[in-house]
Amino acid sequence: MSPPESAPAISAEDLVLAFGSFVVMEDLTFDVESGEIFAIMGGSGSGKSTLLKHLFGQMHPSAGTIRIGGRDLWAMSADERAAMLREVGILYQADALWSTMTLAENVALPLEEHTALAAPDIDRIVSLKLALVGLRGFEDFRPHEISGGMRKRAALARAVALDPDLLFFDEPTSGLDPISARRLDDLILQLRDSLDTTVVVVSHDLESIFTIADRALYLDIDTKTMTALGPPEDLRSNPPNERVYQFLTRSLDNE
Ligand SMILES: Nc1ncnc2c1ncn2[C@@H]1O[C@H](COP(=O)(O)OP(=O)(O)OP(=O)(O)O)[C@@H](O)[C@H]1O
Repeated sequence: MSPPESAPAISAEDLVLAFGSFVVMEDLTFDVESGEIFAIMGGSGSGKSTLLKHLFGQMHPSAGTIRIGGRDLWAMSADERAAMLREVGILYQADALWSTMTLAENVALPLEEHTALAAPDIDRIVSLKLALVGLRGFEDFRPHEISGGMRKRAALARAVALDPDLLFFDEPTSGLDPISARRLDDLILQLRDSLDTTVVVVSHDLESIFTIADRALYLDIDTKTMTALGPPEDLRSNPPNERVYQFLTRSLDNE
């Protein structure tokens, strides 16, 4: 963990997320601390992916402020913002690997695009990153030649190619069998520890949330705002409202 005087990794203040006049969420205020794994939870359509896109600068909030490392994302120049966002790793729900390229070529892409490293150095980093996610020896395979779990791990190797300080995951375990999902969770924990990365993850996989998240935020689709924030175990043992209780215990309401 960073010293307490340092700025949070991400700071969101009075955020309003909207598509035109359609408000998805409002009054969102929270910090993501450096080095933590922070989960965004909520029912389908509550705005989890939309919030994530705001946190990595792909969408502009309708109101409010997002700071990364203390710097206001939308008060800086477009060039500064682009440079800052190059430091961020993103793993989408679909792994988004290029199907015509080998795993090594996929992982090399961000290094070729954003660094001036020579080819042998890139090859060395690619091998290291693939080994980090348990894919040593699969450098020359193409995405369709490996399993879904392995594709996710290859996409993760690409997301960490530039050693990002911040990693964003949208439903990383979706579509995976329980064992592959658990393996990916362990890998996320291991990467956070070895790379000292801050991780923000959107998930409705409760097992995964309880395994990896230090803290979780709950987006309530009915009130259009966050109604819970804290360690998942605390929220389950002491739920702040009925909806959060139902979500975390997978129980049905009696209405
Ligand atoms: N490009 C868009 N234009 C207009 N509305 C959108 C757009 N993208 C999402 N929405 C709407 O915003 C709301 C939040 O969507 P979002 O995908 O963020 O929810 P989610 O919590 O991630 O859902 P899920 O768990 O089903 O993936 C939904 O009502 C959705 O229909």
